[in-house]
Amino acid sequence: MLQLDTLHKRLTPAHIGLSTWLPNQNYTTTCQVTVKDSSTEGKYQVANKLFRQGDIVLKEEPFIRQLNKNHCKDHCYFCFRSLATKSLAKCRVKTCQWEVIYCDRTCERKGWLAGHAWLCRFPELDVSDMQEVLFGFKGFVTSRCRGQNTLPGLVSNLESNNVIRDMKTMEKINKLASLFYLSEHAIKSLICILSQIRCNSFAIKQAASVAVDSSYVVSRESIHLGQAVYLTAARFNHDCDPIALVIFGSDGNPCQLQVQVTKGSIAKGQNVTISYGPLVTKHTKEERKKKLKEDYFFDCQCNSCLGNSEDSPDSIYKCQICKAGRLYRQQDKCRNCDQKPYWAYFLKTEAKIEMYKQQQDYLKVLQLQENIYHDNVLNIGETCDKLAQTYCVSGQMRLAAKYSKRSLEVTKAIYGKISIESAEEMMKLSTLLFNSMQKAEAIKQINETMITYRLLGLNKSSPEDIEELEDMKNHLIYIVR
Ligand SMILES: C[S@@+](CC[C@H](N)C(=O)[O-])C[C@H]1O[C@@H](n2cnc3c(N)ncnc32)[C@H](O)[C@@H]1O
Repeated sequence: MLQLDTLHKRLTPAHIGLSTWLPNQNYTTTCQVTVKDSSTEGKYQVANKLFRQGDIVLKEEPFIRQLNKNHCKDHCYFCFRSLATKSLAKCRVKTCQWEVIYCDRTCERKGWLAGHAWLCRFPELDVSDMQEVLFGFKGFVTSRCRGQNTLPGLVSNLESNNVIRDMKTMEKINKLASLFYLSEHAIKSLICILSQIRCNSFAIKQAASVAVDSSYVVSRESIHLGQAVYLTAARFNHDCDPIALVIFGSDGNPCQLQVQVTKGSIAKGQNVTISYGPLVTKHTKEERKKKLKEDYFFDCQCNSCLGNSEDSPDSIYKCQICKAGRLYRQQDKCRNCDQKPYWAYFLKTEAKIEMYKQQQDYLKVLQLQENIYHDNVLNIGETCDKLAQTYCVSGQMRLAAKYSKRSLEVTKAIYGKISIESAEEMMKLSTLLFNSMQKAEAIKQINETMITYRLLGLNKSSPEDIEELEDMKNHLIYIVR
């Protein structure tokens, strides 16, 4: 029987439209959600049973994926794992000039079938500005292999999406179409797939430690490894105040997507929502609406956007008369005491805050912010984080820990206790408490950090952090008196 790999060698690019060989694959390992339909928000996912905080409702592998060009030299082109310590495999075609490497032959074979077989002969396409169109092309090949013309069942919002009006993208599509002799029909499919990708793809990110200021102060940053489309996860609708969180890299697999419940409990049949980026705790209603319209082409219908904005992050100002009322910028009256706020004072104070920020006098910045803002707002959290970093660099670990603790409180209030952001702040605080030798408090914080890491699956994606936490804990228990 002819093997698929050898068949590819005999085919010309024009045969893509005919290829329907790959068997239907199951991409999910855990799937506890069911698709439902609504007239305003299209399809959405509901819970199959009762879920509690920390439960996993979905684990899924990508339908299509694309490693960012700037990571091609040090990450597997198929599975995105870092190649620093692994033996490598190259493309089966000895003369292949694409900048692609793999962990092993299995990943090479999967990468070959996922589109490299077609692209291998055209090294001129391996350039940064073709990334989006090449990703669409992989979507086209993968969909055709399953007898579909576009990514199966995903929305494209074609009317409001801007692929056709985007001349630069159309030029690249035409370049690809001429190399692969794509028919008019195939070009239409490709345009639709690019629109689907814009509405449905996830950015695959990985946390990484980056040195700042001095060799022992480390900041946590997230690296954007690439992009992927997941057929089941693409059906989760957005909510600016979501009940679940998307995590990558659990089980040591950077492309594995996991959806985890982060709030209270979800009843059977309840809509499971995630955030596409904008959050009620972090962005104003205007900012959220703008971002969702520009990036995902829809007007958000979530409760936070439809309802009253009293509790939104717009309302960060503290009424100077009753000290309890929450005000959004230029609000005419405080709803708590009915008095008219004196906005000139707030604006003058904000100008002073900017001046002290320029001078890097963060203690003054914090003092002024505490005058005009309520506790637990993002601005205050950021200043406390800066102060923690400044004291840490100058070796004043107790003070650094004090401000890091405050920054963690804000992060928990904004992003939730079980969130990547809180886990990162907890890691920082654990290290600072350890370095300032506050034994009991450090052990307590280390334990809390380890639990949060496990709940979020970060123990698998960042095992080095867990190792560091365990080392610190052992040191405190067995060595420090
Ligand atoms: C990733 S898809 C989610 C699944 C989609 N509802 C479907 O029918 O396949 C994103 C699209 O769903 C719709 N959508 C998601 N969240 C929404 C929300 N909060 N309000 C209105 N539409 C929403 C928008 O059309 C958006 O472009």
